[in-house]
Amino acid sequence: MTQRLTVLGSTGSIGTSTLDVVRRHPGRFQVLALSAATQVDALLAQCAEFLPRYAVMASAEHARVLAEKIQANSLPTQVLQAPDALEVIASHPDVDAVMGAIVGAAGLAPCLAAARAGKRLLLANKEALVVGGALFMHTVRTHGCTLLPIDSEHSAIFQCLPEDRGTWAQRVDSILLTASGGPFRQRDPATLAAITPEQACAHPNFAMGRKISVDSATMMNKALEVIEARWLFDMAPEQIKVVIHPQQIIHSMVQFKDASILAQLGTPDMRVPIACGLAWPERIESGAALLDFATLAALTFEEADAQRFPGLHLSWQALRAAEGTTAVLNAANEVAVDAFLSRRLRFDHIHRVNLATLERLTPTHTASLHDLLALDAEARSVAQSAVARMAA
Ligand SMILES: NC(=O)C1=CN([C@@H]2O[C@H](COP(=O)(O)OP(=O)(O)OC[C@H]3O[C@@H](n4cnc5c(N)ncnc54)[C@H](OP(=O)(O)O)[C@@H]3O)[C@@H](O)[C@H]2O)C=CC1
Ligand SMILES: CC(=O)[C@@H](O)[C@H](O)COP(=O)(O)O
Ligand SMILES: [Mn+2]
Repeated sequence: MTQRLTVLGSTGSIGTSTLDVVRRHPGRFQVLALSAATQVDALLAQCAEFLPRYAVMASAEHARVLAEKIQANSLPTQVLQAPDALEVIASHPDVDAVMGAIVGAAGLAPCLAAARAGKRLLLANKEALVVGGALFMHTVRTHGCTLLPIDSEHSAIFQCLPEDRGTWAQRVDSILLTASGGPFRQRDPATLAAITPEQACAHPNFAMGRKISVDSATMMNKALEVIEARWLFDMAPEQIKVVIHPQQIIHSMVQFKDASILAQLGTPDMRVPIACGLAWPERIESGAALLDFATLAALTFEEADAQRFPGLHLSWQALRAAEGTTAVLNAANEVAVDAFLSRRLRFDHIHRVNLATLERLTPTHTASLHDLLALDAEARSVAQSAVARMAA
C-alpha cells in the first residue's frame, strides 16, 4: 500500500536525501506535505515535482512568497504558515509516516505531534530527543508511535539489536557508537582558535547541514548522539561508549553479555538509513554504492582525545545531572554554533559557552512541552550573554 509521507525539513541534507529515495520508488510513497524555513525556490521545485497537498514555511514572509510562486506555476499545493502548521502536517489524519529532518530544538514540537498522533516517525532530528527525551519516549510508548532512528549510528544499533525489546536488559552489555573524529582529528589543539566555518564544515565522509557539521568537528555531535542513544534504546549512560573510526564504514555496534559484538556496515551515505527507515521491515534500494571489500582500505579505531574534544564528556555528565540539563546543553550549543558560523565566536569557545551556560542554569520544570520550550528559551538567553562576553 502507498505510504503517505510528511517530510519536515525537506530542503535540507536529510530532506533532499529522503526525497531522492522516494523518487526511486514510484507508487510506493506519496508525498503529502513538505516543509522548509528559508529556501523558497528549493521548496517550490520540490512542490512541482512531488505535488504535495501542503507546503509549510517557517515564516509568514517566506510563506507569502512561496504562495505567490505556487499560484504563478498553477500548482495544487496549499501553503500553510502558522505557529502550529508544522504540527498540523505532522499529525494530519491522512499521513502515515513523518520524516523529522528539521535541525535543532525547532523540530521538537512537530515530532512530538507526530508521536502523539501515533504516526510512523522517522527521526533524524536528534536534538528533539536531547531536549525532550523522557517526555518524547513516554509519548511514543503511550500513543502507539513507531519510532525508527535515522541517525546513521542509531539506525545501525537498531538493526543490530534483537527485535524483542523485552530481552535487551538480559542480553545487551553496551552500545559502541562510532565517530569519525571530524576534520580536526589530527590537528594540534593549540591551533583550534583560528578555525573558520568553512574548515569546520568540511566533514571527511558526509556532506551535511552546517550545524551538524560543526558539531562533528567539536564532537558535540557524538555527545548529542550518546544522549539520543540513551533515550532510543533505554540504556544507562555507562552502557554507551564512543570509539573513533575515521573511515565510518562500521556505523555502530552492539556488545552482548557473552562478549559477542554485532556491527552494521555500509558505504557512508545517509540514503541507506533513510531507505531502511522508510521501508522497515522490508528493504528497498537506496541509491547508495555497494561496499567493495576488495578495494576497502584498513578499518582503524582510536580513543577520542579529551583535550581536543572536551565537549564529548558533557553528554554523560548532563545525563547524570538534573533532568533537563541535556536541554540546557543543547540550547547553549545551538547558540554557540550559530555564533561561530556567523563569525561572532571562536571555534574553541563553543565549549566555553556550553560550560558557562550549564554552570549558570539548573533546570527545575521539565514535565511538559511548555516547560521544555521555556527552559530552552532561558538557556538560549544565558548562552547569548556568554557569547557576548567572549566576543567582547
Ligand atoms: N545531514 C546528515 O547527514 C545528518 C543529519 N542528522 C540530523 O538531521 C537533522 C537535519 O540535519 P540536516 O539535514 O543536515 O540539516 P540542514 O540544515 O541541511 O536542513 C535543515 C532543514 O530544516 C529546515 N529548518 C531549519 N531551521 C528551521 C526552523 N527553525 N523551523 C523549521 N524548519 C527549519 C531547513 O529549511 P531551509 O533549508 O529552507 O532553511 C531545512 O529544510 C539534524 O537534527 C541533524 O543532526 C542526523 C544524521 C545525519
Ligand atoms: C551521518 C551521521 O549520522 C552523522 O551523525 C555523521 O555520522 C557524523 O559523524 P561524526 O559526528 O562521527 O563525524
Ligand atoms: Mn550520526
